[in-house]
Amino acid sequence: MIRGATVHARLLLSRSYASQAKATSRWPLVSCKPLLLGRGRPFNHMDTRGRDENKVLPARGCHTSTESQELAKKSCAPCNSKDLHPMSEDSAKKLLEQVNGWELTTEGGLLKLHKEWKLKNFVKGLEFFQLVAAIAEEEGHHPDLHLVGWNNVKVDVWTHSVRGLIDNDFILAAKINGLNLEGILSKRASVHK
Ligand SMILES: C[C@H](O)[C@H](O)[C@H]1CNC2=NC(N)=NC(=O)C2=N1
Repeated sequence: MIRGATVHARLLLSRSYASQAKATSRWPLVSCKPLLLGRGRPFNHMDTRGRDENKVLPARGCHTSTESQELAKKSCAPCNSKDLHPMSEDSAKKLLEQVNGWELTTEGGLLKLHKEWKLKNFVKGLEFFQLVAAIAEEEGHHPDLHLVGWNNVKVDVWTHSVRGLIDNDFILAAKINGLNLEGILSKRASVHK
């Protein structure tokens, strides 16, 4: 009997994630207020002390929520086409302003989008992964997910087939930004200075 209940619970859980993934198309306004991430520094803080020199922060402020909403409404195109090439760093920096809280990183000359969240606990981290997975499966475009120090989530988004960034990556980042993380984020992470 328990087994049946477990399966049933899993089914409900997956349905709720899928419905939330669909819900991201009804986009909550993206706030441009500085969001504290992890160590309590606002994400768009221009303080570069101690920052990894491979990380590019978005310019101060960000695009209006309209551009972010438009980006999140788009769908990812299949990325296995031969004539797809990674975008330049300048193009990436322009699009970066439409994805609140994400930053550009380079690893071995390979451009990626990177964002971190501090969550309530380990299980909320797995819930977050489920929410992101629903979007990724819907879009056929997948992020690299890291859950470290039990409640710190780091997400890297890049296109493996072209070894760099294309529009898909910014669409995925905008959709992830649209997730309702109410009850998942650590209290400290959501405190505004
Ligand atoms: C055929 C299908 O488009 C590919 O396997 C997809 C799957 N998801 C993907 N996700 C990412 N981030 N990069 C890829 O190159 C990629 N390829």
